[in-house]
Amino acid sequence: MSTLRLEGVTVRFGQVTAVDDVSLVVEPGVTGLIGPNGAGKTTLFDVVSGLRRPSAGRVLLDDEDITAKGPHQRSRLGVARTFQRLEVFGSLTVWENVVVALESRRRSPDLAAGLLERVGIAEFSAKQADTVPTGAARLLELARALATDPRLLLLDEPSSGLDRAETGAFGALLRELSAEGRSVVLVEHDMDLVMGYCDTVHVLTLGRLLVSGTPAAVRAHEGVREAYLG
Ligand SMILES: Nc1ncnc2c1ncn2[C@@H]1O[C@H](COP(=O)(O)OP(=O)(O)OP(=O)(O)O)[C@@H](O)[C@H]1O
Repeated sequence: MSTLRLEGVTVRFGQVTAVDDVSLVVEPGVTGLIGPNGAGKTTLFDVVSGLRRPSAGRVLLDDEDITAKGPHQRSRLGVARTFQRLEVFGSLTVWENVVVALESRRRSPDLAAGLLERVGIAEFSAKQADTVPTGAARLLELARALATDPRLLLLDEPSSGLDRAETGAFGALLRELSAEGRSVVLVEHDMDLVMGYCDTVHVLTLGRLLVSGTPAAVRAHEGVREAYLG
């Protein structure tokens, strides 16, 4: 069981405050991070994964202060992430992409087939990664993240490129990962996915945390509607 805690996290880019004094807790389960464009969601992921140091505030994983740790150290502590922009190795096959991720953790390549099966892209195993549909490439990123057996999994717009049936299967997979005790956080614009599968939702607007709660509580919050209408 792993808990992420952000305390007063602020990120400034010159005059712009992209993340403004955000404090929140992520427990095991599926957590949604939503908000209009430019709300600071990706920047917050950068802070959690260690790609960006906050201008102020702390990041704690299971009460350990990891604010000063880099991405590789956090990865070893069980933090994995997928990106909005696809990050797979295009010239390798789908299977090889997962094997590389497994080997980076000294885990057996024999696990690759099961991971591809799990995310639903076994049929593409032998295909070169840059030839598969976008949805499959996103699921490959997820398989690569799962290859590290993460405690905390950060997914940046994972459902883009997935059709309706694939999105349903993806939601079910999120629930499974949560049942294994992992903490899954997704930045996602597909509100059906967020409202249908998350335990908790945090809403950011202009870098600030507007509201946190269950999908029903967040949906009922009048500020959320306002923020979305801009
Ligand atoms: N490297 C940077 N330099 C300067 N400003 C930045 C940088 N990265 C982000 N910003 C600004 O910080 C704010 C938050 O951006 P961020 O990408 O985190 O938002 P987001 O919620 O992920 O948006 P989207 O949904 O469009 O991806 C925006 O105003 C953005 O222009």
